[in-house]
Amino acid sequence: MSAIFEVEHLKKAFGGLTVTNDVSLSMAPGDRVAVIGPNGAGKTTFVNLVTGILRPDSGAVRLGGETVTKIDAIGRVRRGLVRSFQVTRLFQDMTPTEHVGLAILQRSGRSGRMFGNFLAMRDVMAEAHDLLGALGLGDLMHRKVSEIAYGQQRLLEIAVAVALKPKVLLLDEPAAGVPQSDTGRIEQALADLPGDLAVLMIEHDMDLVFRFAKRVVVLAAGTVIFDGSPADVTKDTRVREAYLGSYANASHAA
Ligand SMILES: Nc1ncnc2c1ncn2[C@@H]1O[C@H](COP(=O)(O)OP(=O)(O)OP(=O)(O)O)[C@@H](O)[C@H]1O
Repeated sequence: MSAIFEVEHLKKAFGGLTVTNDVSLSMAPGDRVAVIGPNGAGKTTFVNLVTGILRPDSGAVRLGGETVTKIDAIGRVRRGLVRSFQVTRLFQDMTPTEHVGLAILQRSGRSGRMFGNFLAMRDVMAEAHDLLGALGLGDLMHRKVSEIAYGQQRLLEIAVAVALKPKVLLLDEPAAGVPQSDTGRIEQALADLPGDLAVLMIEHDMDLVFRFAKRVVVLAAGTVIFDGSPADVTKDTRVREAYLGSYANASHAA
């Protein structure tokens, strides 16, 4: 299948430190890719380059065949490249319904409407209710974000991202900080993402990576040192040396 998302020879240096060094990556609709790597490998910088928060020194980012390297973050969202809205960016005094409703308005080109009005828009409310209900947030739809648990806030991030109907979704450690008792719900939400959506997940939790990803990309010192199947990643000598270590020797090794 043709690529929906391509990164070609991306480079970025901060002063004398090259943090992204000739990174290339291609994804087709429906791909489930995890990017892993040790602390400081350049994962966050990579996401920032891809989403348009940072400009690369060289290289290209393409979305659906269109080069978006010089397009800002909002322009990339409009074209279908969405990074999960992070808990730190949720509005504590707003409800899940309001968050998801605003995302639906933005997606459907109606974001110029007065904020209060959309709560009366039946189509927006019906979609928001369905989406939140499917994620198990139905009972909390009208509570303030500040009143709901952290794991539920992380589910809300996913709901907001899905409401934007992206073509490519970037998830930055979707289960980080979530109590063990709630990680199952996050995993279920990830499993239920639309089948044709390309999902790129940055994640440290290797159990989650191995359950979610069909493909694993390993970054080390700003370079891709592995791009292949979860079964093969544990056998790769460079990956073992750079990152996996004891995990590869544990029972998960294929
Ligand atoms: N704005 C910046 N200016 C200078 N150096 C930076 C900047 N941003 C990141 N770095 C450096 O780039 C390197 C990669 O950082 P980055 O945060 O991308 O790694 P990471 O893989 O996301 O790490 P972690 O897993 O710890 O979040 C680090 O050495 C970091 O100190």
